Amino acid sequence: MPLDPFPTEILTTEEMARADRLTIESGLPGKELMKNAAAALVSVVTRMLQTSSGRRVLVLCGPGNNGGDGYVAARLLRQARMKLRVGALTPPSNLRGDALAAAAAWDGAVEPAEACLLANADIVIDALFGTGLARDIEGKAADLIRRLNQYRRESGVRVVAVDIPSGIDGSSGAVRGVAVEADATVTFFRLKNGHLLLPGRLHCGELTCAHIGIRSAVLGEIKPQTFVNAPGLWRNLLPLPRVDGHKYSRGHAVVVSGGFSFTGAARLAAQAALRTGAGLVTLASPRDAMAANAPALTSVMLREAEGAEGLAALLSDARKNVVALGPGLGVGEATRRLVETALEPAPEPDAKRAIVLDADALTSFAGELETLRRLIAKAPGAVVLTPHAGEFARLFGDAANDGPSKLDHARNAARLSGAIVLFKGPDTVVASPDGRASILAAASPWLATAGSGDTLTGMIAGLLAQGMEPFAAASCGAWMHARAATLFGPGLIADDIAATLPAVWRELVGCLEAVL
Ligand SMILES: NC(=O)C1=CN([C@@H]2O[C@H](COP(=O)(O)OP(=O)(O)OC[C@H]3O[C@@H](n4cnc5c(N)ncnc54)[C@H](OP(=O)(O)O)[C@@H]3O)[C@@H](O)[C@H]2O)[C@@H](O)CC1
Ligand SMILES: Nc1ncnc2c1ncn2[C@@H]1O[C@H](COP(=O)(O)OP(=O)(O)O)[C@@H](O)[C@H]1O
Ligand SMILES: [K+]
Repeated sequence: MPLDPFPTEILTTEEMARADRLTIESGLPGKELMKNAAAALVSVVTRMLQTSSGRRVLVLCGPGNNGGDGYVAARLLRQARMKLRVGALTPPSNLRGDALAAAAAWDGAVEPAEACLLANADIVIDALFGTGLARDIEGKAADLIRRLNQYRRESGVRVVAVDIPSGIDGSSGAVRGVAVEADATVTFFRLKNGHLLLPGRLHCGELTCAHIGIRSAVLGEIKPQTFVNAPGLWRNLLPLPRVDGHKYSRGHAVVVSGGFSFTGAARLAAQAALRTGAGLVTLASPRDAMAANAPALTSVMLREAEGAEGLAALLSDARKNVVALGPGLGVGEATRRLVETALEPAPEPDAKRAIVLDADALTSFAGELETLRRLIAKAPGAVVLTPHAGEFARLFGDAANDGPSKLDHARNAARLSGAIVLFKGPDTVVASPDGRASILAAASPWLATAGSGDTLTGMIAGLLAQGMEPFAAASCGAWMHARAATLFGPGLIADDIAATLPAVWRELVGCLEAVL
């Protein structure tokens, strides 16, 4: 899998419809787009059939242009000497526009889809509904999809979805009633939100994004604000050590340790900050935890910092340009005071300090979003919040729940808090108060292990320490974190993530050299 498997921008279904419209207005007819879409689908189907001896394809066509793609693909596949059957949800004569023309050009038999025998197919093409899905699927279409999913599970028949698995909402990733479970999905021009947001992503199987003749220039008018979180989004902003640099020019991150029995989380974060490239990392330790921290640290420095006053004293050195806190701190007043201190304006007016708040630093403000927002508003630099779903719910309650998707919720949270919000999970979303958002395209389930989030906190701190633009730093941190887990793979524990970062850097720097 290449590091940048997809174009950077992600569209809503409305934005995609606009891209179609602008393209058609500029002179490329819809039927050409449909032909190109079907050709892209056919090349994926043909490749899949090469690995089996079968040549039997069943195309299930719906009532709109998604169905139209299906009819064109049926014709192309038959020309390629596949054995074709077509099942239709709606009589072909009821279709409209390009889809009607596509159906009319299919001169083979058409069976009613609901009565279609699913057996005797090596591949089923799902061309029922695409980006025009407008409501929950019910009735005979829902029964057909349930039957298809069950048959796929039992028989192992492979299902290829045209544009998006039918039943997945392209803008939110939600299942609208019921949705096809596909082995592969071929989409067009740009990914839609629903390809990456859960549960949509789980329905897509292997995802391909094909060029169908829509020019990237249309994006200048559409101005998408959502992006695939992959190197293409932030590669140009990646901090690299300079030949004439020194450790202070790579920034100095401070990570705040918990008490005697809770020190591991902060050490994971501190180690990760160093591995991500911070020039120096200091672990700020309460007095009672010094004896636990000291023997466990080598390249990370250790300083005693008792409570909020101790932290304030440590941060009075303006070279310390990032502070990360939350992991292992405990929930309550003491942690709230630490957060207040971290968010206090820097001692020198020009000094900047970025802040990463995670775990207990967030939960300590449960139900007190307004208090945290006011602190963030006067902070000496960018603030990044990194909640998992539980922390997100505790901090934002219902306030951020407007809209159907995790993307909406993360965007609301960023706007409400004034911070960059990294909403964790397999479909990690990073949202900026300015409206930009990224969705992680390639997560690793091996990350579901204790302490992996603490490591991510440190990684973002490490990138911020080097002056990386904050939205890019949060996105890049999430990507590198997932990439390290993918490279390490089975058996991963949190300690392995930082240890695998050199391999991730090598891939990124290698691809930078290729770009330069
Ligand atoms: N435009 C272009 O240039 C290109 C488009 N392309 C292709 O077109 C697809 C988009 O086509 P589309 O807009 O026609 O929508 P599509 O997904 O086929 O469904 C709409 C139909 O479904 C119906 N319907 C909706 N929800 C329903 C439900 N729950 N239950 C039952 N019915 C429901 C709805 O009916 P209505 O809401 O009007 O009652 C309407 O009849 C896109 O995904 C891509 O594959 C490519 O060829 C490239 C060029
Ligand atoms: N199933 C999964 N697939 C991909 N990433 C996951 C999965 N489960 C968890 N993660 C990632 O692992 C990290 C866990 O963070 P968190 O829940 O804060 O753990 P901890 O508190 O133990 O450090 C997050 O970056 C999250 O996105
Ligand atoms: K489909």
